[in-house]
Amino acid sequence: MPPLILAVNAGSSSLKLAVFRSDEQQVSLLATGSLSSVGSPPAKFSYALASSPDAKRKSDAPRSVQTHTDAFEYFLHVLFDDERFTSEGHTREHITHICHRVVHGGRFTKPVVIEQDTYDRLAALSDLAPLHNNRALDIIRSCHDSLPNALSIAFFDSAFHSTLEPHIYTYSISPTIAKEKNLRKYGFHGLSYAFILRSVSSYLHKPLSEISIIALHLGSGASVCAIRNGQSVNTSMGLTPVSGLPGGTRAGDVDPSLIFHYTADAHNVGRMSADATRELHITEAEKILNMESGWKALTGTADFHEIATSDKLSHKLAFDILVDRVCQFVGGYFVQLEGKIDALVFAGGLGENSPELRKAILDRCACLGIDTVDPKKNSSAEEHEGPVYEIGMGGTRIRALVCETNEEVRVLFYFISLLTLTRFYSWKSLESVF
Ligand SMILES: Nc1ncnc2c1ncn2[C@@H]1O[C@H](COP(=O)(O)OP(=O)(O)O)[C@@H](O)[C@H]1O
Ligand SMILES: CC(=O)OP(=O)(O)O
Ligand SMILES: [Mg+2]
Repeated sequence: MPPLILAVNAGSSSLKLAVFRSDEQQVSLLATGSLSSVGSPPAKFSYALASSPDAKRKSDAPRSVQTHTDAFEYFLHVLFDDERFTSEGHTREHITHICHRVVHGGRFTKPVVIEQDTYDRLAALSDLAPLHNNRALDIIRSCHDSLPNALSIAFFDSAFHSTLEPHIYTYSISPTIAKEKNLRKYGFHGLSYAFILRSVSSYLHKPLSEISIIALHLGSGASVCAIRNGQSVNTSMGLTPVSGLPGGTRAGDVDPSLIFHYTADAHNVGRMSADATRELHITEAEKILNMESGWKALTGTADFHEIATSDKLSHKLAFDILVDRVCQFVGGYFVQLEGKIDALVFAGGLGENSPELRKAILDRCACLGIDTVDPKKNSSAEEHEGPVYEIGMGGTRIRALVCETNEEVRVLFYFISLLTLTRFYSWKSLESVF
């Protein structure tokens, strides 16, 4: 029986999973699963077998699924309880490799196999991605306990931005303290940007090393990336994923002093939050900026579809704030890239699903010579092969594109190339699993 490879993407509020089978000459997708609203039960569960994509199952997960680790165990339970899957002879023991998206890699710029020392080094970084790293590490620990034969490998979001230059990643603070505490811009969503880059390169029939784009990963965590000739040259997230654009529950950029004025008792912001546990080290200030802000704080809902389509003043304000902040980054990065870009690319839950948001951003960016929106293409994507499609009128050099990003597939592709098996597994064979 061929081995199974699992790709695990622990986002701030979601867990996305993909199961692949590695045959001799190619890799094939067997199943996908996703749980959203993890942490506010019931999590929304969606699950499909590649052999019957039309029979996609959507349901509420049991209320006992409260954490990312619960969500991971629940997915495995559903998968190995599914006769359509097990009747092909698959068992848990066939899982040989588990590829984990880990948001903050600190100084790691290449994937690492998880052993005790790498685990400890990643655990030490957890405070720098308070909504992410510990959740991924908890899942890694659970894999170690319940799938002891499988090797866990960490792939880092931050690694894609290892090409940033010093004047981009350095904060204007004491260099001694910055060095001692590794205080610098890292940037995240790198696995998504690597997927977007590769997909746009294939769509435009242009070598990856000649692709220059501004990419927008707009999900419940949202960021912008300037890519010049296939390399990240700037990105909006920083030391942690809270900076840059606002997110579902994240503040994005604020005056750094704001936090001291936010609470009546300024001394309290630095103490540990009541939610802090052995796993989740989070101060009151981080909790406010990461979990009690963003468009949910402005409107009462994290559902951006509701925000984008409502007439309520609070919803309109949250929408306009996001458009404004995105356009500020697009303008800045356009100058940094000297206007030499192939496309503005939308991705992530909002970027892929909100025509209202895409139109508002493209309307504002028309002055840069970026393609204007084609209302028909923007509101209902035409049948398209592969993950990229056009939403512009086609009147200018700089295209307006959407990319259905997939961090799980990116991680898998990276894994295969790591094993230097690329000569066996062509990129073509992966395109079938998009
Ligand atoms: N049709 C839609 N219109 C606008 N926003 C949407 C739509 N569908 C999903 N979203 C938003 O996408 C976000 C989730 O995006 P996703 O990239 O999956 O997030 P993450 O990986 O950060 O958890 C949610 O905030 C949700 O409201
Ligand atoms: C880095 C980050 O914010 O990730 P996500 O959007 O998946 O929460
Ligand atoms: Mg995500």
